[in-house]
Amino acid sequence: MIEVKNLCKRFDNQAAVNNLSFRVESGQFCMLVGTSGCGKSTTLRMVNRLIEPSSGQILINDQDVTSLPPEQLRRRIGYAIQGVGLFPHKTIYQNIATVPRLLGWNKGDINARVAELLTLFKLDVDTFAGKYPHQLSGGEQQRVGVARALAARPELLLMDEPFGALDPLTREHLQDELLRVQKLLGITIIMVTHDLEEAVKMADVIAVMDKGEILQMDTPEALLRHPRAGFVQNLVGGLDRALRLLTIQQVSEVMTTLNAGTLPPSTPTISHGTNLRDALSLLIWEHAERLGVVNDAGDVIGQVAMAELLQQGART
Ligand SMILES: Nc1ncnc2c1ncn2[C@@H]1O[C@H](COP(=O)(O)OP(=O)(O)OP(=O)(O)O)[C@@H](O)[C@H]1O
Repeated sequence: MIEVKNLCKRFDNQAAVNNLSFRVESGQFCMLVGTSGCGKSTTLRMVNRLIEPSSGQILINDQDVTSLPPEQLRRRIGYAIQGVGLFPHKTIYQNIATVPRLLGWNKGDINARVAELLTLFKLDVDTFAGKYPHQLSGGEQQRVGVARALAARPELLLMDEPFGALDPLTREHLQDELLRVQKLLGITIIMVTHDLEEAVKMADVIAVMDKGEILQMDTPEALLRHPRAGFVQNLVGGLDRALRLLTIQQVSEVMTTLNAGTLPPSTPTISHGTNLRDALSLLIWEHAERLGVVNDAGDVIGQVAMAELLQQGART
């Protein structure tokens, strides 16, 4: 659990972070969103002491981050940034092995961990371990950046716009992969993003910042349904809000259960893990009134109708 108490940072007497207090529970995915210059990166970098606070306190599992030397602290906290920051003259293997080596892991454990992480991020070990960063695509480099940040099994992962420079499709793949890996490892993540769609899709909790302060910290659904008047309301948008609400629910959560064989054969089908926004899109595209919902084996297990989807995105 991360607890930030009355955190302040001033640069040249200007407040970049102003009396910030928040808490992120273990295993939670927390997103910091807000406009440029509102203090997101400064907040993140105070957690791993790349920046020292002017005042206030940060506790990780009740331990004050200042009680450890910064280098030692950073070996316990993963950090992944936009543009990756891989070491150009080191192979992918050596990049991922950096912190485990510093921590004195034995060779066998390092080899196993590098292989495990590359596999986790769907990078073939034999193909990638010996390559250099410039031989990889941007998306592959970014995967390696996250794998490196996770190498020493940190209790906390800090990410600063890690997918900011990627094309939308690669970005979406990596978001899905990160979510899968996070669920698998149960790691706590604090991530900075400009992108509200990304925050809504990935976060358990979103902190909206403006001028060095948190204006609202809530679940994506609560934030979309009940944004505070003013800045937060403007940020989460007007009518877009309905579509964003649809992205945070899967068809399996709203479908009506059905026994196989009871839908007309011409009914279009959709996987149970699809979000409601994509389901709505398919309904419109197919000019259909309802969709069959299929499980991973392809069996029809339910149905969703247009009316149910519209209700989920409606103002409550
Ligand atoms: N080293 C520094 N020296 C002086 N001012 C700084 C320094 N680092 C950040 N600032 C200022 O602090 C404020 C917050 O910066 P920060 O990088 O935390 O914002 P941000 O929300 O992460 O922005 P962005 O989304 O553009 O990265 C800005 O006004 C910035 O100019």
